[in-house]
Amino acid sequence: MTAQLNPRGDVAVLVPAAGAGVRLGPGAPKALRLLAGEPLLVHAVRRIAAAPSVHTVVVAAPAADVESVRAMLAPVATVTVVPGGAERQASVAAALAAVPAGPEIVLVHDAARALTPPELVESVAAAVRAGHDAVIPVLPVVDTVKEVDAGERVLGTVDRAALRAVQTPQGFRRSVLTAAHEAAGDPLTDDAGLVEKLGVPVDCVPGSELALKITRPFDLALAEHLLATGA
Ligand SMILES: Nc1ccn([C@@H]2O[C@H](COP(=O)(O)OP(=O)(O)OP(=O)(O)O)[C@@H](O)[C@H]2O)c(=O)n1
Ligand SMILES: C[C@](O)(CO)[C@H](O)COP(=O)(O)O
Repeated sequence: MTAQLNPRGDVAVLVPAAGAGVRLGPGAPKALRLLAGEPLLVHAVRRIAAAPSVHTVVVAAPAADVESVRAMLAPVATVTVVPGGAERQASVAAALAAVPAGPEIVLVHDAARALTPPELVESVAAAVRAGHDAVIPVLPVVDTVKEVDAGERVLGTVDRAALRAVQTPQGFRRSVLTAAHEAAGDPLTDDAGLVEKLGVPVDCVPGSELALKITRPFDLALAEHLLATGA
């Protein structure tokens, strides 16, 4: 059944889904690869659409797959699909340009984080609604971290107490994300990085283990296991 988005919601979610998935190995674009029989993108959009604040979803799909992605997502939720770009940043910019007037909170969420629970979408949106201009979900770094040189010789041990592993959805006041993309130079790996360059504070909320990014084959196997055990 097609999920109904909230016409009174205040949140637009941009879903960059145009990446190749090189680190996952040969195959279809990553967002279209199957997890428990369904594309990663379907899992991701289903969970986004289940978040009560969500008014609009815009997916940036691989340019060659825009029509098939539209057809694939039609039974899942009412979404807008646009062609993505060569870099994640360009895909996000293309999706941002397609957000209609209305939502003043914009979240950017990787299709590759396919098992992200709706509760995390809501908690990031709530933090923006509460007054933060930019909000990212984070987890503590659990391993000891070393800095090394080009020859893999250890230069030192980094104080991990001050480090965080960053996830999506990342949430922004719409005007802030728009200004960050207008000012963007060389591509960065996340949108909060663009906002940092504007000098706007970025705040953290607790992330979720379920929001892992499916990057390598091990991650896909882990996601299969998590789904099989109830995620
Ligand atoms: N040109 C791009 C590159 C990435 N993405 C999206 O950005 C998210 C995070 O990127 P990542 O997981 O690094 O995906 P890929 O770029 O596909 O991975 P790889 O570097 O292994 O090719 C993914 O949902 C991916 O589809 C995108 O929309 N457009
Ligand atoms: C946005 C992101 O998911 C935050 O962890 C990440 O930066 C995406 O891209 P990456 O190329 O895998 O770092």
